[in-house]
Amino acid sequence: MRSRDSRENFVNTFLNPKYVQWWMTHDNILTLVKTQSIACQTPSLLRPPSRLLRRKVACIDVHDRGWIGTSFTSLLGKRYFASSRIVVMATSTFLVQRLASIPQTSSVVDTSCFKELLQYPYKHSRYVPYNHSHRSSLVISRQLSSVRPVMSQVSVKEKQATWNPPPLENDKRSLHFVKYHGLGNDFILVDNRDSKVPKISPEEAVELCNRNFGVGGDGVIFVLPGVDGTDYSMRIFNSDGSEPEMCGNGIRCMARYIAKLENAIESRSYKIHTLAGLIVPCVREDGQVVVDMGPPNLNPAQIPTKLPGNEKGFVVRAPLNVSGKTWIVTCVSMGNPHCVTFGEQGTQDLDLDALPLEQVGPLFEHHQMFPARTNTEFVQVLSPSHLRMRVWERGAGATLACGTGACALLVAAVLEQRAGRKCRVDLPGGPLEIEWREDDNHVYMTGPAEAVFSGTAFL
Ligand SMILES: N[C@@H](CCC[C@H](N)C(=O)O)C(=O)O
Repeated sequence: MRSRDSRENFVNTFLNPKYVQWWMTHDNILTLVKTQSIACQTPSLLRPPSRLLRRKVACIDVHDRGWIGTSFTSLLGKRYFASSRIVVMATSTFLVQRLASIPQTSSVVDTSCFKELLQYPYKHSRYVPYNHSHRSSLVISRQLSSVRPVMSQVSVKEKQATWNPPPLENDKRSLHFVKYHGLGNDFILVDNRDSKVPKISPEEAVELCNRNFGVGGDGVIFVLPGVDGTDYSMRIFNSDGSEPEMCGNGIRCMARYIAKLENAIESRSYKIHTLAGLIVPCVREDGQVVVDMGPPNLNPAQIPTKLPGNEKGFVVRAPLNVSGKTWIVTCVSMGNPHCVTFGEQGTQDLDLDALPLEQVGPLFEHHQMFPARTNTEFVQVLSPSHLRMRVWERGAGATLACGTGACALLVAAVLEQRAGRKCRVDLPGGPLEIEWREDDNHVYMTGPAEAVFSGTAFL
């Protein structure tokens, strides 16, 4: 139904006014206001007209009884909200906490400070008869008009909330996350689409990644808005708080997370901006993710390593002294630095099961030949198309899998003529398919990514 209130700030009211009303405010926030205390459990009644979809959606619970947590949760799961950004304005700290755990909620604004003004629709709605007339709608309309200054403040508030999320009762901030893993390489995924700056600091990421005192993870990944024509940007903090350029397992997890956020039902590829450049993951219908990881970089200064290049300028089969032992290494950047070794000088196959990874790994990571530290892959060749590896990651230690590492080791194996360009790589957490194509010089990685759980962390 159309409002006769012609003020610019409220363009429309319509839809079953017995229960809810949609309002389009002057600052383009589509607002759902529940005007009756009767719970409306039928999502179709709440559906806004299609021309208003893909807007930012705000929701005010005028009754403050938590109904958003039930009927609104099911509403948010509907396809017509696929690309909407949900901003929930909650009038109590309790609701702020509760709503932060709804996956589609991009931010929750604690509007308890506006409670007095929100009393207008609240007070009125208590007296709206079940089948209230058009006239009572207009009254609500006028009452809400008076809220206009508050509504414009809310958008300012919302921006602030990105930087200073509302305090909880114990003075802690809350962060909604979804936990994913790619072959046991696990990440805390944060929907950061409303800001170019990660929602948490590297120090907070360290706390979150702690497996005893936090959520637990090898890193925290932020889904940020795209830049330069890309769909999204990815940033990641390692579990030690350092920031790598790229993460292969992480980008598969991120692709599946985005597909979920977008409610994508078909196979979809995304252009992702990373600190290592453009990366293109494609989520297949079977859930596997194929990632175009781009070309490897073999330039020693850019990897970076101080080890000298060979006649072609590459660090291939180079001797590296690590605490008195000489390892033979090949260095490759997949956006992030990798040192790949098939064993010590003069030895045959590396016995991966006997490798004291916790002792040797840090010696490689902090070796003076690697000014930006390094990830290290220890590799066993099972056949020219089947490799096995254990990894010590920069900033995360021993992990169950490393996607960029699997790509780097295939490149190293080809350069050392130990394997063909397409291999299965077995990692402690499971296998990846890796191919280094001759035609475009790009490396392609295929593997799984799974959501494990979602939650709200108190920071
Ligand atoms: N596990 C990731 C790599 C994560 C970054 C790495 N620790 C670094 O600092 O470079 C992968 O799957 O690629």
